[in-house]
Amino acid sequence: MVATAVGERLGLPITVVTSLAQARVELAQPGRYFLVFTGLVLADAAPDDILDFFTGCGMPVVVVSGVYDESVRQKVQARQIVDCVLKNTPGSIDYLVWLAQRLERNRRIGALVVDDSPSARVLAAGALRLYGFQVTEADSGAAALEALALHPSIRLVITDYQMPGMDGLELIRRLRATHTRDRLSIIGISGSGSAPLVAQFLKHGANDFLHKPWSREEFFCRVSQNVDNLDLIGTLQDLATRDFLTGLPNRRHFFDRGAQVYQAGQEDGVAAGMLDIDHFKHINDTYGHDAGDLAIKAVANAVARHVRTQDLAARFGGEEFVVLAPGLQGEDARDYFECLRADIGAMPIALPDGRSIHLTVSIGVCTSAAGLSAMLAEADRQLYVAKAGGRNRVEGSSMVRATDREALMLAV
Ligand SMILES: Nc1nc2c(ncn2[C@@H]2O[C@H](COP(=O)(O)OP(=O)(O)OP(=O)(O)O)[C@@H](O)[C@H]2O)c(=O)[nH]1
Repeated sequence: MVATAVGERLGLPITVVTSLAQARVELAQPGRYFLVFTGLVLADAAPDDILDFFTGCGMPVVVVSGVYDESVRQKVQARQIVDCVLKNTPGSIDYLVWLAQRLERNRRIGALVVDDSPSARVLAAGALRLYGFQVTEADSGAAALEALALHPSIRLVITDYQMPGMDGLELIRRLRATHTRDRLSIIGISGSGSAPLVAQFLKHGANDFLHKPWSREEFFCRVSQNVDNLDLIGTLQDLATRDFLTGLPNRRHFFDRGAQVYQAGQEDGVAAGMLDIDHFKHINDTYGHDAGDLAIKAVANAVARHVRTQDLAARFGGEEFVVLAPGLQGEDARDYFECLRADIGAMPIALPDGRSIHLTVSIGVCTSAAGLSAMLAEADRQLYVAKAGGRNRVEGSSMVRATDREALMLAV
């Protein structure tokens, strides 16, 4: 049941073994597994041997047991085990699915532990490693700020209060100046735990607080809840800013970010391209709406592959896309969009029934206008010219190289 639920709901490949001997064979393949769920009853090993073997494999271990009495509790507490889940209790399968997902995602999350006490730091860092995080340690506020600048994957900070040089509150205040709550979760930690200190932590921008000494269970719950919230915010942001069909930024996101990209390109020029699939209604009418959706996705993928990191691309609506490319003007802009047009025209789009279709796009380009709206309006007008001129072409205004313009002026 566990294998089916985790496999189906998370799409993770799972291997089921029924003896420690089989587990040994499987785990001999380095890097193949990231998580172990184990029972305590196997034909060829006693519970202690099972736990000792798996906890020595360097990956998170979750015990799924039919019994959770005092003797089991002591065995689990004495070892580096993420959790012990009672089988056959309501919600245990859902909890295991959540746990597997959380531990899988943790592998891509950086966590930073800030504490001047080496023993406290090692304890918290060890617990975070047990839950699969990529852990960085810092022994002062200054070292923490450096670590954050160096490792953009850090999304969780656990900080002590009393530290020489910069205390935990000051560190949080500085962190919040650059890292908002939707990007970074901060948990304060202190032995004092007085009500005013907890409030101070929260007011300075901490998301949560842990009293020292903490229990591993509470530590894991609070850490998980905080990273779950970050994931949730990320999902909501994606829903609000990404186009559902193609995963490209949507029109709203384009206008949110577009002004910034336009400004960034003011010195070296900026090109706006409006791209529209040719005779798209015909594709829908001939092959069906689902094939039309596949075609839109294929064009979106081609656009995503073509753009550079500094560019901004979006699905503008229906079968229309927009690309804002800073630093491009004249012939460079023409080459850039011409190459995109040619790529799309040469790209076969495989349909589920085995057929393959080709399509073309028309692109209108503007490389000079006062303001983003004016650029888009001109690119749109050029798109109309491209359609009227026979489609499958790039039309643009101001797409002459700066050097060519100079030559022209000299001749005049
Ligand atoms: N499958 C699918 N079709 C869509 C989607 N959005 C818009 N359309 C269809 O896209 C078609 C757009 O057709 P038109 O604007 O008439 O233009 P066209 O056929 O592409 O022809 P030209 O632009 O003149 O080359 C319409 O039939 C819309 O219903 C979508 O998300 N999926």
